[in-house]
Amino acid sequence: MTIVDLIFKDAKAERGKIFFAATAAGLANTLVLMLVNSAAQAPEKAGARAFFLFVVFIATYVLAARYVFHRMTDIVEEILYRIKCRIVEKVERAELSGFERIGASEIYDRVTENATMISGAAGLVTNVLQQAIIFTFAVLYIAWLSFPAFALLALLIAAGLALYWSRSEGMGDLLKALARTRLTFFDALTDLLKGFKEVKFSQARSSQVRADITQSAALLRDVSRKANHLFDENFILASCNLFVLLGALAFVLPRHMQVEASALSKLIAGVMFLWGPLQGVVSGYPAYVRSNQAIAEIEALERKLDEAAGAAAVPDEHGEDPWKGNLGVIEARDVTYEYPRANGDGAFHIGPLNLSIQPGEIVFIVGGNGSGKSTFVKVLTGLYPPTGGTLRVGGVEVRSENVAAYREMITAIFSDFHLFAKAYGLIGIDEGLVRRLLVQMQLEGKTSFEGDRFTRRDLSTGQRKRLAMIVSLLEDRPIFVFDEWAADQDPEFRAYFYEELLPSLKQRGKTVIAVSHDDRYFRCADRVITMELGMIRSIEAGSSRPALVKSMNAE
Ligand SMILES: Nc1ncnc2c1ncn2[C@@H]1O[C@H](COP(=O)(O)OP(=O)(O)OP(=O)(O)O)[C@@H](O)[C@H]1O
Repeated sequence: MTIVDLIFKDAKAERGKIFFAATAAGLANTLVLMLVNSAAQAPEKAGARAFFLFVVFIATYVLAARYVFHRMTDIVEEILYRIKCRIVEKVERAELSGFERIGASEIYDRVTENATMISGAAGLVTNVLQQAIIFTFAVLYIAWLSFPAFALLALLIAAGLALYWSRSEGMGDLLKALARTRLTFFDALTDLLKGFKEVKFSQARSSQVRADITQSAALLRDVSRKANHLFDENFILASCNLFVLLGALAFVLPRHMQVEASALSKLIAGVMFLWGPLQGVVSGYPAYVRSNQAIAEIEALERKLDEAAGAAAVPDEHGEDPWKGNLGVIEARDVTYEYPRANGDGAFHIGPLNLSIQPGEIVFIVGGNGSGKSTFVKVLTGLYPPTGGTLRVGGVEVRSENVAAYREMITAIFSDFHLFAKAYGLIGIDEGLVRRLLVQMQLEGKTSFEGDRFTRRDLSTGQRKRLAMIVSLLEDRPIFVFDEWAADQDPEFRAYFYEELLPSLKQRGKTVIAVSHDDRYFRCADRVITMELGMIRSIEAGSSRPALVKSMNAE
């Protein structure tokens, strides 16, 4: 879809009005020029009537042009607003695996860079529309002055356009390459910003990171330069087209037909009229092509997000909720999950896994690095849909239609957790309770809760995790999931987590699934599930530690 299609579709009934106003503005513009031209040819006739018309044409131009420009800007901004809202909604609906496949860079780029490009193009596209109308009127004026001159003009314009299109053919590919290069640059820059501290410690790393960023910036410069050169050359080509026309009128036409000097000078003035509109059209064309490309990229992102969407990733009135907050046994039956393959590398997979977790049970998932603990937890919490087998909760299979309702029963702190700027989802919470939890987590004086947010989030890693724990406790859902929560806590808090917090959650009937490496606290679990190479190696009782069942892939 082009930007013109998009605007036309959105303008609906106003289309005719906009087109009429653009035509009025173009006509008024042409009439001003024609009036000035004839006044210059015959100054004795340029009286009060001509001046009155001059003022009327200018007033018409101002009113009509203002309407067209403002409405087009409003329409484009409204379209962009809706695109942004739609993308945010689609990101929300996307499943984690699809979101991970797309990556944040592409979403940032499309929502910011491409939207800015389209926004900037609104005025230029309006100008192209108006200038094209003025151009048409100016050509008609020339036809009225002399038909042979018009025929010559039509021929040259047709030849110019054919050349212009043939030269613009590679433009689409070039702009696609530009978008790809922008993502590479963005990724490289993000690497530097995220690895800021690591870069500070190594001159070699710093210069290599810089070299990579410089390389992608150079690539961006080269592709952008190539595209702009092509646009510039097309602009020069269009100007040359007019020079050729002026030359044909001045040197060729008088040799082949009888033309009066005054008619010839009017014709030349008429052709000069074309100059402004032609420049407007040709210089606005790159913005038109770029915005079309930007729209195509946004559409491609939306398609990817649609593919990544679950049936009910955001619970709404149509989403199923078979549990209504009542948790039953969580049962994984022959569950498998496989990551998508990337760059020919083998994809990690877990399972088939069999496990039942009773309501109110504390289960630790343990095992070496990369054994698949976090992956299994993501499947158990409905973040990754199993690629095989079934996940049942209270006897009901977790499917895309009801997974959102299942997730509403879970509060989770993953190892790469995020603290939101506002306490989203907790707005209106009892502030006294928050204050008590801040004291309990020894965060009083470090941060406080005011209105809808915690005043400070720039705390130490352990403190940030304690703040995330406060959010989790405030959410107070039937299932608590902790992915190595205690890893960054001091011994005192680590003991508090395992020996006080988890038992108190159990006492309140909560189910706890915790990924842990703290083997001295394994006794605090009801059961300890050990994973190895994506499989369950053993399931043991936590407190006594004798093997309840010791079998591969089974309870
Ligand atoms: N988003 C992803 N895309 C593709 N593969 C992934 C992704 N996340 C993890 N993996 C792969 O899955 C494997 C298991 O990762 P996982 O995070 O589940 O391990 P873990 O047992 O939690 O490890 P750790 O103790 O180090 O946290 C890793 O070896 C990694 O290669």
